[in-house]
Amino acid sequence: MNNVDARSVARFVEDAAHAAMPHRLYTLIFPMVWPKGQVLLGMKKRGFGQGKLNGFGGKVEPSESIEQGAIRELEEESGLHATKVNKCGLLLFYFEDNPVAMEVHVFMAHEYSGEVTETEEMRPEWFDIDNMPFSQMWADDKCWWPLARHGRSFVGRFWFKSDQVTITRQTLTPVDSLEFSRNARNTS
Ligand SMILES: CNc1ncnc2c1ncn2[C@@H]1O[C@H](COP(=O)(O)OP(=O)(O)OP(=O)(O)O)[C@@H](O)[C@H]1O
Repeated sequence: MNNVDARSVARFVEDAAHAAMPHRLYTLIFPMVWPKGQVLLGMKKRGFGQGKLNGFGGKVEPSESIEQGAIRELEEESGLHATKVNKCGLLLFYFEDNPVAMEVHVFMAHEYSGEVTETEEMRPEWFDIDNMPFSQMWADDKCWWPLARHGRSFVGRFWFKSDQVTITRQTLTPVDSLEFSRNARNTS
């Protein structure tokens, strides 16, 4: 499957297997600097993913759209207010000991205001987009980052062991567009 259309993307996320499983909406957003080729990551200081470098993000609140959730989390965790964002990915994560799947919507922030600030949750640091610290990131990141870095959109699924490191199965597909209708909802 390659270059699938928006309707296929909608089917991907709403397919029977995924719909049958409780899942929770999350965001993941990466502030970028062009043409310098830098991305802001944050060292997670507490909670899920503690000790890992990652983009910014978290759970989508029932009262907000997914994009609003991404912008809010970026501001809360880094001090930056995004004024232009692009959705670039949709990732589904399954953990063997967790009955609730994670549905993560990935964004790039190309324009933003404010000052980068360390927060209680994240210690931000700029990295070169071609020299990413993958050994300190989630194991799936090195699979899809090359697509995101080149401005490609993608959908993927990753099945993790309970060690939160070992990927037992994965799918990753570049897509033309991620524009499809999807309401923010939390099911857990
Ligand atoms: C498994 N492979 C993964 N690869 C890349 N990124 C991953 C990830 N798994 C989770 N993530 C991201 O980690 C953040 C957790 O969010 P998390 O801190 O739990 O949410 P939130 O800030 O709402 O938490 P509080 O309840 O306030 O502590 C959120 O951006 C989510 O997209």
